Amino acid sequence: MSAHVLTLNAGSSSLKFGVFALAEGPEPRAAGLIERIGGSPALHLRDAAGTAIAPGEDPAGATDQAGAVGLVLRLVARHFPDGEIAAVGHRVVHGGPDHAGPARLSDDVLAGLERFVPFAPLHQPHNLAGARAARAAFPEALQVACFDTSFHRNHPWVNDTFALPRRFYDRGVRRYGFHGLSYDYIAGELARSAPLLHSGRVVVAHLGNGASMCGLLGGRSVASTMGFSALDGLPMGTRCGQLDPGVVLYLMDQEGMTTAELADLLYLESGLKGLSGMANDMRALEASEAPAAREAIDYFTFRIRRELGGLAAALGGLDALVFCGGIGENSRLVRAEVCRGMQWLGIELDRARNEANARIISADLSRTHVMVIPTDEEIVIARAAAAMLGEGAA
Ligand SMILES: Nc1ncnc2c1ncn2[C@@H]1O[C@H](COP(=O)(O)OP(=O)(O)O)[C@@H](O)[C@H]1O
Ligand SMILES: CC(=O)OP(=O)(O)O
Ligand SMILES: [Mg+2]
Repeated sequence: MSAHVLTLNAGSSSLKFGVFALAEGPEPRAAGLIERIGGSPALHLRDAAGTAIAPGEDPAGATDQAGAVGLVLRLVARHFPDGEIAAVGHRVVHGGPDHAGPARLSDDVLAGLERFVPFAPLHQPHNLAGARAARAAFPEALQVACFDTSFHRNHPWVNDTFALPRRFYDRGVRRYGFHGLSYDYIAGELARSAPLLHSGRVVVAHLGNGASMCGLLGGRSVASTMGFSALDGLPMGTRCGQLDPGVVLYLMDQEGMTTAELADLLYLESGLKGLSGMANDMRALEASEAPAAREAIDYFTFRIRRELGGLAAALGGLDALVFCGGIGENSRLVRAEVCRGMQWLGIELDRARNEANARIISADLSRTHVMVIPTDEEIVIARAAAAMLGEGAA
């Protein structure tokens, strides 16, 4: 039996998972994705060389995150019968004000994280349910939580607070920021492959079904478009993004909407889906001829351009813009639209490089580098779990 780490990463529309061998530590053995959970789920499983593995499981049962976690646990048992799962690393979206790094998922820690379910209803319940299911399936394994919020914990105060009376900050009403595992990975990739850029002013646009942007100075997060919950900032697949709080008051007062109805509206019925009236999936919007689909993309890219200007101001300029996430890594249209008219920020896109999904998509003479870096939240989780196993063994 060789020791392995299993990683579970529940997003709002997907469950990503990875199996890593610990011996050369950690080395990917397999990567999987169940996507379109809640719609028509699809399962992809690849070995370390990127070759598709026939999973031999019908993903139709993965209609929700619980079904998807069950499917992953069956796949791991089938494809890695010789692999001992020594640790399971979980992406947990909300760590609140206290978790500035990964944590061992004890009963106490799990109970504490339940408090943040209302702050991240699309993710936190699934993250914690995944943790419970993995504990039952692998009772001997170390369970480790890796938080989206940890990477942002050192924001300067002006980017950490809202202009509410101070007592609310003390009660945890803060701008936390999310997608921190992804930003951590990108910062590490920049440090490895482009140290000069890493030491400078970088905006990372993580554009997936959930979407946010992060300003990095010397590889550390100083500002993010997401705040208290994963609702703020950019419009997303089904989430509204930045919204005047007066709209919420109006909907409660004048339209009599309840909290549950509002949560449904803002988390599940808005964003690209609400604007287009058809879909939250960028591929479907790009393929559509409907004017509303195009308008939804226009709103999405316009808000990214606005936030890019704002984050560049927070950083005092811009040396690089990095795209990642399902949309950022794949949508040539979105990247081209985001960079359109951004010459004032030193951005000159190279059309052919953008079409080719190249790693550097800016023109040679562009003052600001524009890059596409496929993100890898799983390896960040696997490394944290491996490090914690190592500490336990020491
Ligand atoms: N080839 C593609 N072109 C455009 N958009 C794509 C492409 N592949 C994936 N996407 C989009 O990426 C989004 C999902 O991103 P992902 O980061 O996997 O989501 P999650 O937030 O659930 O982790 C969807 O909107 C999907 O349409
Ligand atoms: C925080 C968040 O929005 O995550 P995801 O993009 O995986 O839905
Ligand atoms: Mg994601």
